[in-house]
Parts: sequence; C-alpha cells; structure tokens
Amino acid sequence: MAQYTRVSGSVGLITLQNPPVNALSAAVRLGIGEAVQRALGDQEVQSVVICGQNGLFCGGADIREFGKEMTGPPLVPMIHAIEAATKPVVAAIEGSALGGGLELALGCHYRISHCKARLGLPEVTLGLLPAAGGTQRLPRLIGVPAALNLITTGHHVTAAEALQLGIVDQVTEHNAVDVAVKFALSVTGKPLHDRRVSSLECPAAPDLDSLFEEAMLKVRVACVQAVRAAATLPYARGMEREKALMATLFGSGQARALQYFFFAQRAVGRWSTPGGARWDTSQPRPVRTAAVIGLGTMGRGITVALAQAGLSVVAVETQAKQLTEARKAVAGMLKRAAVRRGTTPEPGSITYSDQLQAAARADLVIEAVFEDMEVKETLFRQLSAVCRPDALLCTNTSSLDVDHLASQTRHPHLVLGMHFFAPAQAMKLLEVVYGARSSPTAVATAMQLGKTMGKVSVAVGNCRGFAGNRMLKRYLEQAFFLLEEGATPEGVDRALEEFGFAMGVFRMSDLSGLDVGWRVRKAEGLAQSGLTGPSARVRQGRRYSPLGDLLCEHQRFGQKSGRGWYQYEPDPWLHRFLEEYRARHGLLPRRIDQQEVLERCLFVLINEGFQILEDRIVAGPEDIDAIYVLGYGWPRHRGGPMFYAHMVGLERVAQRLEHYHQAHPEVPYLQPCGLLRRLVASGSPPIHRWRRAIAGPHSQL
Ligand SMILES: CC/C=C\C/C=C/C(=O)SCCNC(=O)CCNC(=O)[C@H](O)C(C)(C)COP(=O)(O)OP(=O)(O)OC[C@H]1O[C@@H](n2cnc3c(N)ncnc32)[C@H](O)[C@@H]1OP(=O)(O)O
Repeated sequence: MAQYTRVSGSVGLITLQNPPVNALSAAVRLGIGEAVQRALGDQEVQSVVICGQNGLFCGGADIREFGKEMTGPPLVPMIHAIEAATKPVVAAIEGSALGGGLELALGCHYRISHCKARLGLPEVTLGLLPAAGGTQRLPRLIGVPAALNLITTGHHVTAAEALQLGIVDQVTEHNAVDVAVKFALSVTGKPLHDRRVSSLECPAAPDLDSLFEEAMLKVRVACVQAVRAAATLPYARGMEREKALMATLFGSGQARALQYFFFAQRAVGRWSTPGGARWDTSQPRPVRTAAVIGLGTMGRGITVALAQAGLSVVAVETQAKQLTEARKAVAGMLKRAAVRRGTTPEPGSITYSDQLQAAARADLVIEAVFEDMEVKETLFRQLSAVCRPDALLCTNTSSLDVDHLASQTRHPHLVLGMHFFAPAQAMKLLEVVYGARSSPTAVATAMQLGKTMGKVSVAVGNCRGFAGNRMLKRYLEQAFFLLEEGATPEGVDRALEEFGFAMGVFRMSDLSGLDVGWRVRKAEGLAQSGLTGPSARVRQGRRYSPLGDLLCEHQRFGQKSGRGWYQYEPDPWLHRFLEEYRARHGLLPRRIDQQEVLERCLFVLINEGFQILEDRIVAGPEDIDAIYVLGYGWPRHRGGPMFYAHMVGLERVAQRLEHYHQAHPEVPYLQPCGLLRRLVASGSPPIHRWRRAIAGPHSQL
C-alpha cells in the first residue's frame, strides 16, 4: 500500500506502507502508481515527496514475489511516470534505500537522505541485476566506474558516501521527511529537465573498454553488460538490454539459490526444539559481562567478537606466557578492525586475569580450553563452584557431549554449547547447542548473544559433531575412500573447487591441521597405529580409511608442518605413498571422474543432513544450509546442501546413493537414509514443505 496526503498546503506526500521493510509488492506498486496520478492531477499540489513508513524508505522489490507469476503493475513504467512528472518529486530516504527502492529514488528528481541511511543495489547478491533502470540511471548519475562497483558488488554505501558520489543531493541529521517537504516547496516551478537522470549523458571516463574488460573477468557478466549498455547506448535501448539480461537471470538456478538463502538466514532465527521451546515464547536474558576461559586462537577470537559487540569481557588464561601473548594479539585484532572501520579501538571493555575467580560475576561464561573431555569436565566443575548460580556456562567444543558437561555442574539447565568457527571474530556462523536439560531461556540468551555479535545463530541439538562437523565427517571419509580407490587429492579438490567451494576437502584439511581430527579419532578409538592386513581398514565393524592417521604418523599435519595432503614444494611423496598403500591392501586403482567425486562427497554429506533432520538435531533444512554456507564454505550460489538436493531432485540423490552403495557395499553411509527414502516415496515435496513433512506426531511421512 501507499498512503497519499497533502502537507504544507501544496506538497503531495506519498508514504510506502508495507512492513517491515516497505518492499515493493504488487499492492505497493499499485498504491504508488495511484498516488502519483492523484498528486499530479491535484491542482493544489505543486510538488511531491515519496517516503517510507516507520523510518525506512524501501528494501527493494518484494523478493517473496520472485519466481511466482507477476501480478500488479510493473515497476519500470511506474518509475518512468515519476521521472516524467512535470511537478518536482523528491525522495525522502530514511533507513534503507536498496535495490528497487533506490531505483525508485533514482527516478525521482531530487534525493534527500537522513545521515544514518544506507543505499545500494544488492540485486547481484540475489543472482539478479537492478532491472528497474538501475543499471542505466546510476552510471549516468555517478559515472561508470563508481556505478559498476556498486552494481557488481552489491555493496551498500552510507549517506555521506552517497552524497560524495552524487547519488543524493542533501544529507540531513533531522527528520528527512520534514526536510524533504521544505525542500520540495523550495523547488516548486523550477525546470526539471536536468533532474531526469535518464536524460543525462553518462559522464566520460578514460579507457572505459579496459574497465569493462577487467570487470568482466572478475564479476557478474550480466551486470557489466548492462552498465556497458548505459555507457554506449541511448537510454531506451539500454533499458531494453537491461530487461533482456534480467530475463536470463530471473529463472536461473543461481538466482533461486541466492534468494532461498536470503530467507534461510533469517528463518534460522525462528528456532524451535523438539522439547517445545521456541523463539517466540522464550525470553533471552540480558548479557552485559561475559567471561572467556582459555585464550588460544579460538578464545582470542571470541574475546574480540564479544568486545566488539559492546560487552564487558573478562578474559581468563591460567598460563602466564599465553596470557601475555593473548593480550597483545587481542589488542592487535581490535586495532586492525578499528582501522578497517575508521574508528578507534576501545580496549577498556576487556580485563585480563590468570584466575578463574575473575569470572565470578559474569552473566555468561564461554570456555575455549583444549578440546579434551577431562580438561573440560574439570573446568565445568570449577566454574560451577566459582560463578554466579544464574550464570550461563557455555562450551566452545566442536564435538564433545554437552549433556555430559552439563552433568558436571549444579545448574545443568544453564549449560549450552556455543560453537564458534575460526576466526571467531570474523566468521558469521554460531551453532548454539542445546542439551537435554538446557532451559528455553538459556537457548534464547545464547541465540540473542550470537545475533548481537553479528552472527547467524543456529539452534542445534546435542549429538557427536552437532550438525556441521557430523556432516563434515561423512564428507571427509568419502574423500579418503576415493583416494583408496584411485583418486588423487588434486583430482578430488579440483572437482569440489569447480563446484564452487573456495577450497577442496584436502586443501581445507591442510589449512585447519590434520592433527586436530587425528586427536579426535584417537580419543574415539579409531586411529590406531601398527595395524596390518584387513583389520587395518576396518573399525567398529565398518570400513575405515586410516589414510589421515598415516599422514599424521609421518608428521604431515598440513600447512603448519609444511606438508599434509600437499607438500608446499615439489614432492612426489604423497602419490608414492598412496600407490604403496593401495598395493599393500590389494586395492586396484581405477579412474574416478569428477561426477563420482562430487556425488560421493556431496550426496553422502546431504544424506547425513537428512539423518540429522530425522534425528531432529535441527528443526529444518534452512538450519543445515545456513551452517554449511556460513561455516563450511558451501558455495552460496548453490543455496546450501539441502537446497542443492532439492534442486538436483531427491529421487536422483537417492538413486545415485543407492547406485554407489550397490557398487561399494562395504563403504559405509552410502545407503539413502530413511527420511530421504520416505520423502522420495511421498513424491519428493519441495524444500519449503520438508519441515512440515518431518514434524513429529503430525508427520505426513
Ligand atoms: C523488473 C524489476 C525487478 C527487479 C528490480 C529490483 C530488484 C530488487 O529490488 S531485489 C531486492 C533488493 N533488496 C535487497 O536485497 C534488500 C534485502 N533486505 C535487506 O537487506 C534487509 O532486510 C534490510 C537492510 C532492508 C533491513 O534489515 P533488518 O532490519 O536487519 O531486517 P531483516 O533483514 O531481518 O528483514 C526483516 C524482514 O523483512 C524481510 N525482507 C527484507 N527485505 C525484503 C524484500 N526486499 N522483500 C521481501 N522481504 C524482505 C526479511 O526476510 C525479514 O523477514 P523474515 O524474518 O520473515 O524473513
């Protein structure tokens, strides 16, 4: 909807009304069109102001309408009508003017922005381009280089930057609508020709061709082509080009995946647990002071993340040398972050101590000590004695049993996992792991704290590896089996990197350190040295690949030791080692193509995702997708593993798993799990129906 009123005698005020972000839904477009006609036809009205209700101009086109049949009036003619108006139209920008919202403002003759507003054309992040004239008007207004940068990155700019670039005409600290109304009165009757951005010539820029060529190599080709049309064609032909390019993007798999992920990231905030706790019935407690125990790499990152979120942090490390180093490292991280943001660091919010007692007054404690159950058990007993009885006690463990740690304390309902990802100050993902006894308030508090730190928090039930690492284990295992069967680390990584992962599984393992998994496997009784014959490749009744363990026995721990799956200088060792290993175990190497690498590594991970859904470790597929895109480098333009399964088709995923299971019956976890089979049997419902299909007593499966 859009509300029309007359203010200050002669100004027609059009207010976009579509909470929460005034997205340009069919009803809003219709409302704007009608209001504009009314204002232009009203003899008393001399000028027009367009604004959004509740301090937010407009968050762009209504993304929920994408992929559905178009209803309501289209955006482009509506913006043309505004630009062609013979009465001045002023955009009063507060909060955000993004995507179609900014394109609407660019169709206005003047733009007044509040100083705290942010502007941008983020369509590229949804796999689209600004096809309501954005690619044609912005280069005409601010020049090709700046427009190309904004359109191809989707970056938002502040009001001050927008003023400097020439996107807005004025920035105010006062009420932007009041200022715009006054401004509209002051420009009444002034000529408008120069104010119609579509009629401007694109400002000349030196060497445009090489700028476009360079951009083409780096970024989204369609965006570059559309801006090139603005620079080389008349406006009307540029608009045709923009429309044609948008048509190719609209139905693309990438666009669908990116739009799905936009909503998935937000859906995880509406968490629920099988015990009935829910985001909308659980009240978080305020957390003002947090303590971090253990200042290794993770503890330092967590300290920085908490301090940057405005909390008072008590950072505890009992080893003197480590404490001194951590203090320096944290100060350095805060300083570098402040330089990046153009602010000054505020070291006053962190106090350091070598005594656990320092955590006594904290609202919440996060331990990040060595990943060893005994060490953590002892610490939780101590914390339970030292801390306030109502303090939340959290563990940053990446796989240990949260319920067991809770059982060491006096208040197990206040114990949770807060699983950060390295580097903790930068990574967007936080797994909030609730135990069987965690209270709804505890879950809500940790979820809210994650949000305050700028993270996407996902509520996950307690199981070995939680959601992310549990799936990762299957993926890693499958990659090891492929090596046994003849694949090479380079071949496997190439397939995964071409799929879109920034790093293949072996390069990623080298980066994070092979010894980490080795330690875990030793603790689980899996990694055992000196075994020969068939028993070397079987553990706990299942086929097992000891390759990762053998590399560690050869002191190949990854990048930290200069060699792992790769040697960071020419060295044929690994290939010789694999050949000898295969010969020793009578394995005949075969050629493994990229399709098999992808299907075995990814479908087995997806299969585990379905098992996690079935076990109700997470509430819906969006949780898994948020975890994998934000924490494990799954390519965003593929939406996440569960969305990928939906795109590939559940039937095909199940068939291919079954095929590999038949071909390699001894390889574990290749059989489609029960939930996947049942979804296929029930006609493979689309992803947005899985949650309902799975849910407990009302399950349709
Ligand atoms: C032919 C012409 C076709 C195309 C041209 C134009 C294309 C476009 O405009 S594409 C859309 C471009 N806009 C965006 O990408 C902006 C997306 N939104 C945001 O960045 C943020 O929401 C915000 C900065 C506007 C506000 O942030 P915040 O206050 O943190 O709120 P949330 O992000 O949590 O959002 C609240 C709520 O609103 C939903 N939502 C946000 N934007 C849209 C939108 N454009 N369409 C539909 N819904 C939107 C969001 O999903 C949240 O709701 P849920 O929690 O229920 O998911």
